[in-house]
Amino acid sequence: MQIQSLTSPFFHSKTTLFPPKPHFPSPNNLLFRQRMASGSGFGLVRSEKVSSLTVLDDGANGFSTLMDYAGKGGLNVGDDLVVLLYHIQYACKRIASLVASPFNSSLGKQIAGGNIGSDRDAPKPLDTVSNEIILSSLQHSGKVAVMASEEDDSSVWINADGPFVVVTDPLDGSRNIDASIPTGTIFGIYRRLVELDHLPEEEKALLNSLQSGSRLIVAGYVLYSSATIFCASFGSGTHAFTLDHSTGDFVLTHPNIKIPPRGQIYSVNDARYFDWPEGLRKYIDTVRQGKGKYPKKYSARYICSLVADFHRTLLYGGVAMNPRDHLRLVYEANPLSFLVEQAGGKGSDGKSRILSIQPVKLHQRLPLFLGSSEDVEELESYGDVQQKVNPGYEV
Ligand SMILES: O=P(O)(O)OC[C@H]1O[C@](O)(COP(=O)(O)O)[C@@H](O)[C@@H]1O
Repeated sequence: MQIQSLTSPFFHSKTTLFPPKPHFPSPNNLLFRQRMASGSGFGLVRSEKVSSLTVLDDGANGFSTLMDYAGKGGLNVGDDLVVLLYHIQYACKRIASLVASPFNSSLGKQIAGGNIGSDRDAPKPLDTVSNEIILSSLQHSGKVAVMASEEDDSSVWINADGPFVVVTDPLDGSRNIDASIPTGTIFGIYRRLVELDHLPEEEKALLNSLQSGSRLIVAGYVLYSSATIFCASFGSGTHAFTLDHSTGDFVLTHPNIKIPPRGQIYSVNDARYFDWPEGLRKYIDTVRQGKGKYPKKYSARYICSLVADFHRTLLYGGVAMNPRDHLRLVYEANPLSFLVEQAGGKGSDGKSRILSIQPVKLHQRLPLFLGSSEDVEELESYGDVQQKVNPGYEV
């Protein structure tokens, strides 16, 4: 397994971050599996001895880590996927370090020539750097055939033998960086479609990337906030791990997340109110007055950073939305819908289930509603909730 090194304009020499623990992955983590099966609440999950016959220590520190969870001591998702995950989480630790760096504004100037640009959709410098970090990690993993990134015009063909296809938004919400507001990486993993192997590279790269979200085998995001959280689903629940900066491990802190079936929070940029269709205005007006199916006044929360808004919604319930054609089906809507469904919630474009939509374009955009099942159903019942007016707002 390769250990990545960080080389950047602000590190004088090659600096290796977070060397892997020697006990990776753990073979003996029974308590971890029991807790996962029972869905026993939040909080740090610690391995311990539960009987004289069962030793549940996972090695050095007794906590279940992301790599334990994925590996033979946990879900045993297969060596190829474990290696790929290792490289993805490593890339995300590098990005976490970058977004928290005192030097990231000078890095921005260096790359952008001091001109951040007025086009809000133009890649920001740290998006570009994060994209490069992820691409390099996927290349080093040896397990990836194709990477499709929000930052690239087309999919990148990496390795004909790679069993997996990775789709990613390397750094969402990066316009918030200068104010230290949370950002995030989103990713999804599909199997390479071997039936396309005979096609020219460009064509098979594209078609592999346009798989429907229902074919995802793993989806996840990493939230860069007061804590760095790696949240993932392998198709059997949604689980979150918190970065322990002292060891470099992602430690299982939120096993088997269940989104409340009903929340009391809506999350939307409501400065767009006058561009919304009648149905959406009516829905928001109704729930904030406490006149919806749930007879309490809803609160509003909107960070304008998709991963952060989604993470809060997953934990507290309610609905996080962007009703205009802005967020991307392949890189954002599909992975987050997979995660919310695995937590018992729903992902919709206002009319249909996101995971059932067949992507036709790599950068396809759509309205997105994610959250508690009862809230999303109630919102959909208003019919007319997709914002068609999309003037390309300045901020
Ligand atoms: O301007 P709006 O409609 O509130 O959109 C905000 C959303 O756009 C994003 O910033 C993503 O947009 P970009 O892909 O252009 O960076 C999300 O993080 C956020 O949820």
